[in-house]
Amino acid sequence: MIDSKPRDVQIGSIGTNTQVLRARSWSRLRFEIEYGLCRGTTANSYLITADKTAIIDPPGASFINIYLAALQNQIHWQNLDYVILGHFSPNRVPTLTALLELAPQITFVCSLPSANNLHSTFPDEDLKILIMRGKETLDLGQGHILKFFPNPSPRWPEALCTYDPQTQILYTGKLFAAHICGDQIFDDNLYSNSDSHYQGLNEDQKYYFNCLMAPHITHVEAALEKIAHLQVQIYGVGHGPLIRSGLIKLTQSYFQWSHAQKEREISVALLYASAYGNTATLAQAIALGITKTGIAVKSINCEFTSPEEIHTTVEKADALIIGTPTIGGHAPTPIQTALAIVLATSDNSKLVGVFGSYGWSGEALDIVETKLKHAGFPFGFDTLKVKFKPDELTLKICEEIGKDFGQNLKNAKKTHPPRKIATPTEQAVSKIVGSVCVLTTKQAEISMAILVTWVSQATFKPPGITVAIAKERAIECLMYIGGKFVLNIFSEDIHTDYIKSFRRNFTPIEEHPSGIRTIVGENSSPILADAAAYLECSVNQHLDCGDHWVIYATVDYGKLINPDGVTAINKTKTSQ
Ligand SMILES: Cc1cc2nc3c(=O)[nH]c(=O)nc-3n(C[C@H](O)[C@H](O)[C@H](O)COP(=O)(O)O)c2cc1C
Repeated sequence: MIDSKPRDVQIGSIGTNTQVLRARSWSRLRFEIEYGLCRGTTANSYLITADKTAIIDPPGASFINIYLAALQNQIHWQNLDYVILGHFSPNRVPTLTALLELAPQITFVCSLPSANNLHSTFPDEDLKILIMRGKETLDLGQGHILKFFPNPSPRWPEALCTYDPQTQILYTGKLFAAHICGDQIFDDNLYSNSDSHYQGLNEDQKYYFNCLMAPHITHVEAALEKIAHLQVQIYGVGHGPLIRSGLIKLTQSYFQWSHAQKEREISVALLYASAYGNTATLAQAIALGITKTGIAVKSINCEFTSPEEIHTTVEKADALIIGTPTIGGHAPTPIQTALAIVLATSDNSKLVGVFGSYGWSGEALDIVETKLKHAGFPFGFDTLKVKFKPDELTLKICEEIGKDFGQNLKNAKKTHPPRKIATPTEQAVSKIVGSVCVLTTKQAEISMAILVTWVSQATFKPPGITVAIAKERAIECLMYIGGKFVLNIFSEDIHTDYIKSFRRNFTPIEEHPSGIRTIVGENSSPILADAAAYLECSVNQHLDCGDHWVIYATVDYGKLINPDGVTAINKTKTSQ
């Protein structure tokens, strides 16, 4: 049973002079919502031993002994030159303290906010710190000239990505990570798509994105932009398997998921501050609940956000939620500033909510709630007060509060939006109604076609379709994610002989009767010139359904060739 395995540190070579040390917890590590799939996690640390020796991201206190023992087997403490911090959190302080005792000569390499954290954590130490602002490099010798990319977000203002051109490994920290524990160091073959219950690593990555990235989309996009020009072979992520085979797909997914968040028409601004992380944990769970209702959340950690940005976000948002701890009987100053902005700028018809962690009296929550009530704002939920650190049940309640809030907001906004003109793709997709279609694709330079009748529209955003293909007929390019094909949709007036010629298994188009004209689609698959509409598709998922594969594909582009054509419908009779 997975829970019975003890924590350990798995070590593996991942490139020239480079090793990963994966501190593994097979059971849920903490009660934060990001661990909600309960598949364990790994805290990945990296070791580069060139002329100089550096470690990246030593793990938190719960792994301290096993990690230091594992590291000691790889290096002599006196040879450890640098400790690179991709992010800083209080639970890593005991590990840093231990490292400073074992290797007092170390230099920390980190962003400016991390440097500030280090100084306030070790006020009596004369720390050696190299601050990386984005332009500096660190030469470890033997080609390992490290570059750094500060990647701040409200949750991790101190985040820093590291790139090693020698190994083409990008150490991404939180970006592209997932909480899942396993024996495989890399992601190869972990993207299962044939099992309908468990979607493989994709599911963990998407869940992690929804929990931690979706509320900070602008920061995610800024990070993606910063790293876009790099030649990367491996994402050295902070948690879960290292990304190698799924690197391009995951990067595309991050763009798509971010884009989808921005496309959401209704948005909530979640303004919070959190001195010790408890209110931040609540914020994350509420944000996840709201995200699940299809509403965009913009999380703002008021401590690290300018009043101008808070002002803009508050103005744009359809609803506002404020999260505050109580410190010395008050809300922290950044929350007082944010509240003043809300009261000054926002129209009081916006739905609001208040939450926060407190110790004994929770005055800040009463203050914020009273001010908003006096200003006439309607409340989407009763003020949520949580004593100190939230437990698992509380986080579930937070998620439910988020869902209810999102649903209420949607109901409140249910007006009839102006009719939008359908895009060419939407017009083409709208032609699918139990249609008679011919699926065309290109395999090893040969253009193939087959008649398909079980086709239906499956999703609007993104536009997507399902096609059922008998298992014995499925060909390779339909069976891998990203495989390309064209779905040709016909109108009623198409001659039955034409359609009949596609009835057999996938056959090369040249073997069909002459007179079949094709043009080459953007995705290289042939388009039948006699079609009434066509859709250029990419395979996204497979469902193993008895004697058929049901293939879910997203539509990359579609076009209506004959706008007046009435779609030909499959009228096959059931034989007795
Ligand atoms: C310096 C300090 C002052 C605090 N003052 C109060 C207080 O006046 N009233 C109260 O209910 N809790 C008080 N607390 C408890 C915090 O509100 C509590 O630890 C809370 O979980 C902090 O939330 P955070 O992790 O989001 O910062 C105080 C805590 C500290 C460390």
